[in-house]
Amino acid sequence: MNRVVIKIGTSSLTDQKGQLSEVKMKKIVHQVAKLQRSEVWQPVLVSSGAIAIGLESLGWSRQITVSEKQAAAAVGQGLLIEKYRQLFAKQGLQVAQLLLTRADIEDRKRFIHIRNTMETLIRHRIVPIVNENDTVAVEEIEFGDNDSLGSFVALVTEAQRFILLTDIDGLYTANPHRVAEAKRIDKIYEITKEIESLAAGSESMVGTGGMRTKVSAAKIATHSGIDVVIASFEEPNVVEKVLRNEPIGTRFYPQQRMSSKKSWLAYSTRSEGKLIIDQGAAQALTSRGSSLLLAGVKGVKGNFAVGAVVDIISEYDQLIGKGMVNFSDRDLVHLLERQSLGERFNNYHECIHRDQLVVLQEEEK
Ligand SMILES: Nc1ncnc2c1ncn2[C@@H]1O[C@H](COP(=O)(O)OP(=O)(O)O)[C@@H](O)[C@H]1O
Ligand SMILES: N[C@@H](CCC(=O)OP(=O)(O)O)C(=O)O
Repeated sequence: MNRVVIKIGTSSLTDQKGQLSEVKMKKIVHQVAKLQRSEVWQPVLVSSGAIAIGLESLGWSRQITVSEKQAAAAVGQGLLIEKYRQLFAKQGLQVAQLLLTRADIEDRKRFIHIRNTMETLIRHRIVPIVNENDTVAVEEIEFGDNDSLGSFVALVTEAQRFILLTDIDGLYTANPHRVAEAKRIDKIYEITKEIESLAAGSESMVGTGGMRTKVSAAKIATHSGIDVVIASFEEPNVVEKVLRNEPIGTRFYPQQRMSSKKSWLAYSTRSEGKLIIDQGAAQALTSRGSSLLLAGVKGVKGNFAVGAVVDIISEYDQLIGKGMVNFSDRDLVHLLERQSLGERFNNYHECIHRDQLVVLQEEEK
């Protein structure tokens, strides 16, 4: 069966006062339940709304501290999932709550546990409902917005489609709330710097990130081979229409599909250092998919242990890729010194094996 991740923003779940709107929630629940019954698509929901609902329930304003926001999320998340539970139960479906942070996805073991849990839930026809674990998410470990979280959920679940439902029917040439003559872009084959520059932040009281985070989430997903659509929540039967490839919203076409491990390496991990490599090694990596041998390494930056993820950089400071390194920075420095004194190493001194390495086609660093 095919898998689809549907991300729904705060504005699509709340009314003008920031209160949870049962009418809006029913709309998404009906669509997800219908998909589940179709036996063609397995849906996974990424739902925002905890902070807005928590604030409303506590009677707090939006001018609050980080810990008050986290407290509001802790209150709101319970209310949100309870409402989902009730509405899905009426459709004969059970729901599961998954609260994640970036740190959970960066760690390979946790990533695999999340993947296995997702698989089990989906196999049992339980609807996974994911949100950021706002109560523990601080800057260093947070996604910061559910658009990014959604793209990682699409990677974890190896989804074919990723739909971002929001308060506007796609990406426009400029924010239409500011520029009246802005036009919607229907199809995007490649997310260039120019496309990225069209996307601005959120104008609403409740949204986080606006189109900026949606386009960057679309970039991660399309580069992992996932088809992405940004569409309006208000469009009747929007999910079904998107999956039938009706021309609504903005569709981002996928690039070549990467293996799940390589997608994880490319987009879920944080680099702890850098390896600077020569032209010959860059050529071997990009055109022959070779492993990175010590002979091609020119320099090392940062402090890292064996198994850490590092950026692979050209001598011209261009990002070539990322990989899991077989030596600590200290050992690499020793080996490079000995190499410079004429010692030759065989293939045993493979710095990064090709299965642990992903080439990234960045336009520029
Ligand atoms: N180029 C653009 N095209 C469309 N919308 C844009 C653009 N740039 C910024 N936006 C803003 O992005 C908003 C949607 O994002 P956001 O408020 O974060 O919603 P959500 O809560 O659904 O994530 C739109 O309402 C609009 O104000
Ligand atoms: N995790 C937060 C939502 C963060 C977020 O990205 O919100 P939105 O832009 O409305 O999708 C919450 O549940 O309130």
